[in-house]
Amino acid sequence: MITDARAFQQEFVPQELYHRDGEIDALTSTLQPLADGVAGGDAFIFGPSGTGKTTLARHVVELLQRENLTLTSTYLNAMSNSSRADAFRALANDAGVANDLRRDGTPASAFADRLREIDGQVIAIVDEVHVLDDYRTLQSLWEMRNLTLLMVCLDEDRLFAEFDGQLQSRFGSARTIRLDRYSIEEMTAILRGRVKAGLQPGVIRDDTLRYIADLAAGDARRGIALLRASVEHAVDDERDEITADVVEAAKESARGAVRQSRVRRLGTDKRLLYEIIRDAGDLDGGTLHARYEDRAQDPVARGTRRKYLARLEEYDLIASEGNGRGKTYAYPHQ
Ligand SMILES: Nc1ncnc2c1ncn2[C@@H]1O[C@H](COP(=O)(O)OP(=O)(O)OP(=O)(O)O)[C@@H](O)[C@H]1O
Repeated sequence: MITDARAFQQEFVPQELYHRDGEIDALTSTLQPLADGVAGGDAFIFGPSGTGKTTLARHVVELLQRENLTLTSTYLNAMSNSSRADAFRALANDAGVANDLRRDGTPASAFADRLREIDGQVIAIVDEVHVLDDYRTLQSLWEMRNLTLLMVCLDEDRLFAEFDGQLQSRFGSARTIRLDRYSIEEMTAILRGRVKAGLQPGVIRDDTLRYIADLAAGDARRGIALLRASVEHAVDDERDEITADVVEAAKESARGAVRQSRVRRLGTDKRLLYEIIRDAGDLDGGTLHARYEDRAQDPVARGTRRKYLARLEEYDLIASEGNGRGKTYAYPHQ
């Protein structure tokens, strides 16, 4: 049944980015100066989960790198590294300019210096930018003359509401690309691409793909996870066709897989908060903070913790009820 299992991994780089031609053109033209060795305009990509923001960013950077040998690219996911020190370290490491620096004990400024000293232009993708502990990290990156920022985020209005006046004016004129959820037709095309790359012909009919596309509700991450779980179910049951009832049976494991892919990205403190809530099932805020302080090696401030908790909730990893001192947290059973 399967000809290439990689086609069902979220990390699989699709040969073609479906239905994003206009966005690819817009972003490429903003960043085009980089291909000629000059700084490009900073840009944002906004849109709900699974609309292809990260894939679009990486795709366009790859196109530019084909045109310019000296363009360095680097990637940061703030869900994994959100403090200023972690962000600089992750960016310098990903650019390949800090391999000789020790993780512990090296100041953030040393990693920042390495980024500044890169010869030629640098394009930095900062993913899930709203999760950064402190937006002054963006300010410092903006001040690096050799670095162009490509920032990825769920919600434009909320991000700008959180920026101070200086950042609002810095980034107010940055190019903004807004992605919408995929329609059923568009999602079916994305899934068809994966099927073509990974399955023998005739294993899944187009109406079943449309059914998956419908269930995915415009989120390609969900659609691909459901396709993959359906393939796994069919293989386990020794079926030679993936039918709607196989898809139906795969729904729950697909949801679990999406959740797991998000949990894998969590940095140390976010993961600790998540695990405390998951293990407890539900608990009040006071107990949560006490357990966190007990277990964290280097606890982050309460305000930062509250920000992390809000982000975990935004991605449906946890749920909460109430406000202030009466707030309780729960692990959502879906
Ligand atoms: N237009 C597309 N064509 C082909 N594959 C796509 C397309 N859009 C998204 N995908 C695939 O869907 C999955 C999710 O995409 P991606 O991670 O880029 O979404 P996102 O908007 O950044 O999501 P999140 O906000 O949840 O991180 C990836 O496996 C990606 O390859």
